[in-house]
Amino acid sequence: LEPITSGLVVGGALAALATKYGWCRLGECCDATWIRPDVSGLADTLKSRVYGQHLVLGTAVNAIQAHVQTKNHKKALVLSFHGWTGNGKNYVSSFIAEHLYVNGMRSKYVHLFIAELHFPHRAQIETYKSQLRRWITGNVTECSQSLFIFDEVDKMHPGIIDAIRPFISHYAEIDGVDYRNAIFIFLSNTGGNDIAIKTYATWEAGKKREAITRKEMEEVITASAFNEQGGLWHSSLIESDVIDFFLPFLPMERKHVKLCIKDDLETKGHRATEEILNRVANELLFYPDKTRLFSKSGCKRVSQKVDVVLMEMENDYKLYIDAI
Ligand SMILES: Nc1ncnc2c1ncn2[C@@H]1O[C@H](COP(=O)(O)OP(=O)(O)OP(=O)(O)O)[C@@H](O)[C@H]1O
Repeated sequence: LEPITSGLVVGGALAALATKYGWCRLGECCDATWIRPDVSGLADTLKSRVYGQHLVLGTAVNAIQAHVQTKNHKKALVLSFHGWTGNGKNYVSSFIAEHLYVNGMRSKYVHLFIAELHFPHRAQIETYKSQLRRWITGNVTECSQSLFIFDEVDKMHPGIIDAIRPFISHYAEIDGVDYRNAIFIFLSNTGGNDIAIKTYATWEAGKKREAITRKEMEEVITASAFNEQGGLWHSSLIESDVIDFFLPFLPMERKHVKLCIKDDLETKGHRATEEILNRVANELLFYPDKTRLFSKSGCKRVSQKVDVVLMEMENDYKLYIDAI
């Protein structure tokens, strides 16, 4: 009887607390205690922590602000992030989650799907589709302000998109559920190559990358979506006009990568000298061969390279001390 008795005692205590303070003080709820959009905080964070992505900063903040401040949405907000690896697509998504939900990416209202992890087998596509529909419906029923992030969508079977499409289209309700307060973010490498080509051409023409406009890049991305393998999912979404904003993540130059290295060093409690910044940057690969302007992996492998260089420096120092 003991566990039951103690369970009752704990349950009674919780109920008493809940009555006094409300259930939502005890655990995450779909209310203003736990969902607190902080758009100016998002703007500040993106400005100070995300390097080399002028087109992302403004668009992401304006789109989120318009969405959270508007009461009668016509549809769910749909953002599509494009660019090569390590240029900040997941990074920016997590800042968006952090500035909308008190629990950030850990919030039970934030759902991350990774194509190769959650939908790996082509043969099971029909099962994935019905699971995903049930998952989205169930979660939006529980909390209309849910955030769904789909990573590696270029590796996703186009059938998955058919499952998502009704939820992001212009329907007021589907079977009594209203999806228009939700946010969907798609992350992909689609267009990465053409974004890099355009950014490089701008540099070669002697213009600042900040001169590249959102409209120009949107044209680049949509053209790639129709031409690239794996862009099929995208072209079908573009044709049905459900994507609200395309956000291009430009390839990162050495100067941007050095800022990432500086952040990483400082987080680890080290001073970022020019020597160490260069030493870490030299560990990364840059392209094209002629100019080595862009980092091949953006800032993705920076943290591991910093660890290696710090270790090497420590060992060099020990050898030096031993020698004297
Ligand atoms: N523009 C950026 N400014 C500052 N740091 C960045 C930027 N881009 C990437 N980083 C750093 O690199 C890490 C990896 O980036 P991220 O996971 O966002 O890449 P991604 O674009 O999602 O790549 P992938 O296509 O491989 O998923 C981030 O956690 C962050 O520390």
